[in-house]
Amino acid sequence: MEEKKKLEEQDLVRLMKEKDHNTNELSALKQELEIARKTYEQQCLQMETEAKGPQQELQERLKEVEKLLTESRNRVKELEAYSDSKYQRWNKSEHIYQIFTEFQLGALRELNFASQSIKHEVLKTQKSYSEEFHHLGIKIKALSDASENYHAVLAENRRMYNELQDLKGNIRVYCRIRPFLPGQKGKQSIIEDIGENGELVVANPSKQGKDGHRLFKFNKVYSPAATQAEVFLDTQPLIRSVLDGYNVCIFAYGQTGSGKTYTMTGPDGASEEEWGVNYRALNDLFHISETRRSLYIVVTIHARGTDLKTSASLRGSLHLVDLAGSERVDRSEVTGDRLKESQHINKSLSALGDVIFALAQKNPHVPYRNSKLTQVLQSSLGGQAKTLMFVQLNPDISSYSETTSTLKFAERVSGVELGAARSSKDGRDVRELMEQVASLKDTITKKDEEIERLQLLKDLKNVYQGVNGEKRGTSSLRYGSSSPSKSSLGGTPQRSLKLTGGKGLGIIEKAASDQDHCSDNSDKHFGASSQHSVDDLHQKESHQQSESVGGGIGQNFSVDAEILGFGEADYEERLSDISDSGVSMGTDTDDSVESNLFHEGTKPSENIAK
Ligand SMILES: Nc1ncnc2c1ncn2[C@@H]1O[C@H](COP(=O)(O)OP(=O)(O)OP(=O)(O)O)[C@@H](O)[C@H]1O
Repeated sequence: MEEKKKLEEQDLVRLMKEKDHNTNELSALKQELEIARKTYEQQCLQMETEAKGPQQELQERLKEVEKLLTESRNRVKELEAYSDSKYQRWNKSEHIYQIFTEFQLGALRELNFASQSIKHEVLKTQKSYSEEFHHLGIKIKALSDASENYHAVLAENRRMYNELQDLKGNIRVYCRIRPFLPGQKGKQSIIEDIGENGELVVANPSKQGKDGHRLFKFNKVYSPAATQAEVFLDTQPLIRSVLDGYNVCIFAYGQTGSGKTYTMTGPDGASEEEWGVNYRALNDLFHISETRRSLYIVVTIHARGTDLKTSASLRGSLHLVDLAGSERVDRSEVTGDRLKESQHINKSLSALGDVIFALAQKNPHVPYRNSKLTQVLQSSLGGQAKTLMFVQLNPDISSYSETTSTLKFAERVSGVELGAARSSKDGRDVRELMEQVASLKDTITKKDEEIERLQLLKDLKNVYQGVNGEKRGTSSLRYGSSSPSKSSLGGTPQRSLKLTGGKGLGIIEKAASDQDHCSDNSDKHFGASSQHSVDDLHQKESHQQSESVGGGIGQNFSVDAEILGFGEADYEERLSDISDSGVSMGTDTDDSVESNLFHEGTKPSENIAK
């Protein structure tokens, strides 16, 4: 028992020891656990702390991803909507295209059908056209036959008109009364009556009763209301007869300011309606619609042509002259330069009268040489020419005496019989002979020009070798025995314009301006080296114009035209060269319009240019 007890006690002690040991172990384990727990807690804390940053980042990223996701969803929705609408549009378009294509196909079918029917129609029309053309051909043939007849009648009319004019034979006088100018309202007119057949009654303001009127009769009298076109209408046939080989001279006469330039040229800056005879004549002969606006005293047109049927050669010339005013010298207020001008004018006008009366009396000597004017007009004043004088009147009562003396002069001119005008129509042989003569004359002229040049050089040499400062033109310039030629004009600016054509009639032959042998009297009265004085033509700027073309039915025509003009410098130079000198005119003065550029005994200051 004891032993058992002892054993039990020993067990107890062992167990106690074990218990202590276990308790120690437990507390050690507890401590270890506590340490482990603490370490774990620390680790957890540390890990928590460490995990906080990435977690925040992760949350932000999460938010971003969520946002992106939302956006993507929206985009997907949008795309789905877009694709839906596109799909619907496609469907619509497809539908429309289908309709359109069907429509086009329908139209194409219709077009095909129409084209077929048009083809059919065209074939039908072609057939009917060719039938109509055939009928037209027949009709045109008939028309062309009729037109040939018409041309024949026209030519016959022209011939008869020319014959009528030939039979009349005298100088035609057309009287034109200019209207009162603006600012002259209420002025008293001396024109009392204008008859239908060229009668004109002028009232004398200082006389009463029967003596208070005077009757004049001319070929035509134009009232102040007459238009330029009306005046030209009566002049046109005369101008056209140049193309039938006539020499025609048209000039205006009348006191200063009576409308000479207006009738011959037109007013300054004239519209086509206001064109005077010059422009209308050029326009009529050349079919030109624009004419240079310039002031000419003498416009000369030389026409040469060949009648295609008869081979006859035709030569005609047209002089259109705008004279200076016919002021009377004995007017008390006329003095100084004006007096000199008036004297020149009177001289040329009285020379014109002398020529006309010499012609009327069939005087063997016709004094063409006495004035520049009559020299220029020589070819157109002889028995073979047609002459028209426009008598210009100022209706103002203050011009009464000037008007009546103008009318008296015109009346005398009007009564002059020049004999029948003749066309320069030659047969072929005569033409050939004339051409030979012309070429011989050319040769002589060239020789004469050479002599002139040499003479001129000699004279100039004498002048310059003479006293220093002496006036250049005091030497005697003597031109040779030929007609004044272009070369004798020295530095005169010259333009030559040549148009070709005609009324559809083919070739044009060169017209020589010096082959216009118009007057029988020219050779007789223009003696070699004889001297003459020049007149009033220098009073206006001097130009000559002639241009080519023209032509009548069945004629080849060449109209030769030259424009010769003087600028101020040339003018003065020439005047000083020629002043105090004698100018010898040649034997062939018929055509040389250049001759109107020779001025004698005139100083530039005396030129009262228009
Ligand atoms: N029929 C007319 N109708 C209208 N105005 C005219 C007519 N005739 C002349 N005149 C005018 O009268 C004025 C004088 O005319 P123009 O210059 O033609 O006279 P002129 O006789 O040539 O003179 P001059 O001898 O001085 O050269 C101009 O203003 C012109 O426009």
